[in-house]
Amino acid sequence: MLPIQTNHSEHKFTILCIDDETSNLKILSTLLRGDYQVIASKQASEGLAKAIETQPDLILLDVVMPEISGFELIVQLKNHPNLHNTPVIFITGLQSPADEAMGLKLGACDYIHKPFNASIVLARVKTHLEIVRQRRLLERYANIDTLTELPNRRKWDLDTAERIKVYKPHPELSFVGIIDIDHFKLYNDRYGHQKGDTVLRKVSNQIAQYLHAFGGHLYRCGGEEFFFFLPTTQETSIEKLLQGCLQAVRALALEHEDSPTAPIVTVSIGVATCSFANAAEVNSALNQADQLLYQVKHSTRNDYCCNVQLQNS
Ligand SMILES: Nc1nc2c(ncn2[C@@H]2O[C@H](COP(=O)(O)OP(=O)(O)OP(=O)(O)O)[C@@H](O)[C@H]2O)c(=O)[nH]1
Repeated sequence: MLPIQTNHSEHKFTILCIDDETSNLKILSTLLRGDYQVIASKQASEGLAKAIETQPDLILLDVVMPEISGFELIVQLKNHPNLHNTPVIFITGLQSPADEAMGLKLGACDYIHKPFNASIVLARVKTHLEIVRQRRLLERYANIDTLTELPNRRKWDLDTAERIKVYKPHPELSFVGIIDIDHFKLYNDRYGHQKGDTVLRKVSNQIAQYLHAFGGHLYRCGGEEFFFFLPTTQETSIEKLLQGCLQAVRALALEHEDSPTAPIVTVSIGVATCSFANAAEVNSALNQADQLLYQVKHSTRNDYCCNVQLQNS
């Protein structure tokens, strides 16, 4: 590995250059380092390892290299779960239309001939990084609930799919749960929707922060309904943890004079164990959590119900 540039500015895009010619790497680095963080590699296999390790924003890739060609390497890059979206620009002496077509067919976003023109390289790099920026922005907005700024239902589905993908049998189970604000219609009716929105933000952010401390994640999945994922809790029992969650909401002391449950805003929680073995298992766990939430809603509210005791008995 040849570290050409050492500016670690957080806001700079990172570009990985893979080329077996040191002189090419030096020219590219000099060209790019004013605006970008540049990482360089002289070997394809080392370049792949660097790509996996550093997750660059863009890769400039030579084609003719000893060991592994750029055409072979791009296939590996595109098959890697964390790199398949990373744009790759071929920068090569291979000039034939057939080679160029092959490079683009294999997934490169662009193809630049050597000897290259510096302004054209800079312009094309800039264009592709702008596309990266816009794609990330779109992904962000597609996955976030704008009122609470929490991940939304779509993100829940994506994360669930990811958890299923990395599933490994584990003696300890994780948990999925549903949290619902009590008598929220009455809150809106009494205080108005704008104050209702504020309560949604405060309560959900309080819970999200609380769960985060235990490795959990909260998602807004409906009006005043939130899903959560909680990994196996080693230090604290699930009961204690859920009690703490209810208490965290009560500690906000948000007035709710019309609530038959308490003079403050409270929540109810249904929780079920879940191993994330497959989608059917997650759906079944969510259904259980929903039924358990229903039980709480039809008894005291401001409480939780979990299937752990049932499983242990
Ligand atoms: N302010 C505000 N209210 C919302 C939002 N989304 C849903 N709601 C309100 O949430 C309320 C949900 O009412 P219900 O489903 O009857 O539930 P609830 O009144 O909380 O009753 P329980 O769940 O049985 O305790 C409705 O009045 C919706 O209008 C939102 O984004 N902002």
